[in-house]
Amino acid sequence: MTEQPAQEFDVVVIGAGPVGENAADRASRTGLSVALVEAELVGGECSYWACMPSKALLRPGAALAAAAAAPGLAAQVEGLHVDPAAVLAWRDWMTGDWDDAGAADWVASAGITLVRGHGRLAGERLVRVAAPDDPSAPASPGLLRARHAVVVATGSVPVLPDVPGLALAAPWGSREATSAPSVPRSLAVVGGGVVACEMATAFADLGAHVTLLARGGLLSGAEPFAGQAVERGLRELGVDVRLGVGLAAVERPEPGGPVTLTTSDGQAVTAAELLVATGRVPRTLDVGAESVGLTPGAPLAVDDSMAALGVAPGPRGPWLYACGDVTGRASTTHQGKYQGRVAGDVVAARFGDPQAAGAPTHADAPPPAGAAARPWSRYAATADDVAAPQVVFTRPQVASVGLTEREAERRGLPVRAVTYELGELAGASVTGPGYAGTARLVVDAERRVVVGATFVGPDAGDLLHAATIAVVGQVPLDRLWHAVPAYPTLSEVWLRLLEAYGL
Ligand SMILES: Cc1cc2nc3c(=O)[nH]c(=O)nc-3n(C[C@H](O)[C@H](O)[C@H](O)COP(=O)(O)OP(=O)(O)OC[C@H]3O[C@@H](n4cnc5c(N)ncnc54)[C@H](O)[C@@H]3O)c2cc1C
Ligand SMILES: NC(=O)c1ccc[n+]([C@@H]2O[C@H](COP(=O)([O-])OP(=O)(O)OC[C@H]3O[C@@H](n4cnc5c(N)ncnc54)[C@H](O)[C@@H]3O)[C@@H](O)[C@H]2O)c1
Repeated sequence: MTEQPAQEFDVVVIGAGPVGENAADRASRTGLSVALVEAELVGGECSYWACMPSKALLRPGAALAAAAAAPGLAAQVEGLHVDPAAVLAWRDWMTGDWDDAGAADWVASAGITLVRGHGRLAGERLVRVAAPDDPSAPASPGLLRARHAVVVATGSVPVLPDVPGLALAAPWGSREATSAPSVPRSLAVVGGGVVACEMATAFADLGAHVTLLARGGLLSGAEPFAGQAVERGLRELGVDVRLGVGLAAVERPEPGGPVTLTTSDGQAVTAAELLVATGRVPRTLDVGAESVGLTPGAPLAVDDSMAALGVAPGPRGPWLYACGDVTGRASTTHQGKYQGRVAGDVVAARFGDPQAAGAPTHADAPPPAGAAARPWSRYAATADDVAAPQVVFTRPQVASVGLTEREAERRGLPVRAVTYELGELAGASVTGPGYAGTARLVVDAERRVVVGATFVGPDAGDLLHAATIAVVGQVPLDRLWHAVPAYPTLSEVWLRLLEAYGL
């Protein structure tokens, strides 16, 4: 006999990370009933093991460095270090001590039904929820049916390379690093990406002796000067940075004892703990992808309206949507939330009541079923491909949006890049002596619009949103000329870059 669904909702969202929360919220604003299924903590990786704790660990060291660079303060703060116990306590507070009661309250207040348990697709518009491990949790509702749509927002998981001895050596992933109860005396970090660079900075600030091993350079997806500046910054912090070095073997003879890494060039590195930060993959291994004809383990490919590709439509058009890390399109919280808003708005427009109280007001008509969403409309995540911003919270910060010069060339654009040293700005000199940083604009020389920008330097993240607006708005350089930066601020770099371009 066919199993009957225990409950029906208009929309079922699997995964209550920042992205799933946004998709659920947008969909529910047009009167649709929404279930949000969460296997662990409402708020997801970002709130408890990623963005928030990592930034809590990084901020005190950045503040101390800013004070040390300020005239009149340098002598006062010389020799000072961050207080590890206080920083870890601040981190605990930022994560709410890994308690999601506040986030769950928000879900309820938004009129969304929180369903605790592990969700798996079980065929068209069906989601089977397995009870959480927690014995105090209510019994699992079993099978949920979505009348209209299912949104998958299950995030990503870290990758552990296949290196002899590594899995048995109890390595840290980003979760263990960001939730560490104490600071190890020494930490080996494997990887040259965002997590490796940020966590090497944080643990060096906290007093660990850090060795970073990267098989290539640092932040290899960014403009080359970004990784080079971060490398210098890490070395100044005392991090032993070894580039072009792979991992050949790992050994931790005694549980809880030191771990020894053998590198590809035969060196031995011994540390109290080992953090492996070698990338993440979309979390689709255990979401029932096979029940709808998709491949477990592969990213959930979507079109710009966040509708899943390769899935047979339901009676009223596409029914399966995905957003956030699980799609492989972007791997930052803000870009995933943008996708979540698109998915939620598409579902709301297709199935909800546009007159409902709280329904979003905007001019875009939803695309007819079967037609692609118009680029830059509310129903297309157009910015993913051309204007995704990111700030890496290292010292110096690396802030970027859109295309690097290399990527723009690879796409065959008629590229012209201009570069300017931030330290030459009056706005930099007033922060104190020795401000160092670099900015680059990548311009489509035919259309005369900015297609990419990178800023590297202290507080460079604050320069980023103007660049994001320029790229998204495709603002012609001759019009950007009229966006006059205030004096003396770092934003004056915009004027200097335009002058360098020839304006
Ligand atoms: C160390 C670190 C630092 C970072 N710092 C930043 C930063 O500063 N800024 C930034 O923008 N990005 C940062 N990121 C990236 C950011 O964390 C992710 O892009 C973001 O969390 C993605 O959100 P998401 O909702 O797609 O996935 P997640 O946050 O991973 O949420 C997915 C949710 O789905 C749940 N789930 C998974 N499978 C199931 C299932 N089958 N059933 C029910 N529930 C399920 C999970 O328990 C989780 O709660 C960082 C990442 C790391 C690792
Ligand atoms: N501030 C932020 O926005 C922020 C902070 C942290 C993480 N994140 C996101 O989280 C995602 C994951 O970060 P990440 O640093 O783990 O991944 P990443 O893709 O940024 O970097 C992975 C690194 O590991 C290296 N690597 C891969 N396989 C390896 C192997 N077998 N041996 C040795 N090295 C290997 C790569 O060369 C690269 O240097 C990123 O895509 C990032 O967008 C964002």
